[in-house]
Amino acid sequence: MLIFLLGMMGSGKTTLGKELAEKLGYTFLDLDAVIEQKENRTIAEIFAAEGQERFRALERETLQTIVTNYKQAIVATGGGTPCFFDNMALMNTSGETVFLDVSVKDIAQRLSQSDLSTRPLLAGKTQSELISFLGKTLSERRRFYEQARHIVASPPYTINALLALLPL
Ligand SMILES: Nc1ncnc2c1ncn2[C@@H]1O[C@H](COP(=O)(O)OP(=O)(O)OP(=O)(O)O)[C@@H](O)[C@H]1O
Ligand SMILES: O=C(O)C1=C[C@@H](O)[C@@H](O)[C@H](O)C1
Ligand SMILES: [Mg+2]
Repeated sequence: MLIFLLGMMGSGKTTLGKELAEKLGYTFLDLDAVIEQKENRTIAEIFAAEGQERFRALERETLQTIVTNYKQAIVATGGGTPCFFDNMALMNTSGETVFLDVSVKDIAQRLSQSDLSTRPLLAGKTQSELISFLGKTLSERRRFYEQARHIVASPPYTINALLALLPL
């Protein structure tokens, strides 16, 4: 089975995805990391050199490649992945989709303790700019994220909460 984790930057897709993959003995794939390996440059470099539009095309292409080549994996998607092309439909027809619905307050708190420069959409923002950007972005993205088959809506967003949702 393919399991796609969806949600905002900082919602815990990579962290929970790694743990879940280890627990289930599945391959773990981080879509951002797969793009970086394939392109041999960072997401920030791709955005800087070619802009977001090109990044979204690469993201779609890579998602399609993963769907074609893997039958059993946990895929941590990028924060924006569900919101471009028909990526949401592609993921819903290829496996299970799980939206990690973390509040803006919690996300902002986690992200303020991490390195924002690796996340080009957030780089250089003050804490209050970060909170207003995350609030606006989440409200625009929610209609895509909510197309996920499963939603983990309450903290602490543990592995066990995820496992309970999935038809394993
Ligand atoms: N359940 C959790 N509780 C508290 N902090 C967490 C939790 N999950 C992740 N974090 C912390 O939040 C930060 C972001 O987590 P992570 O990188 O897994 O998010 P992400 O969804 O993969 O983000 P991105 O879309 O930017 O790749 C990390 O510093 C991580 O340690
Ligand atoms: O939320 C977003 O649009 C993004 C999230 C990251 O995972 C990366 O895919 C990139 O920085 C864009
Ligand atoms: Mg991640």
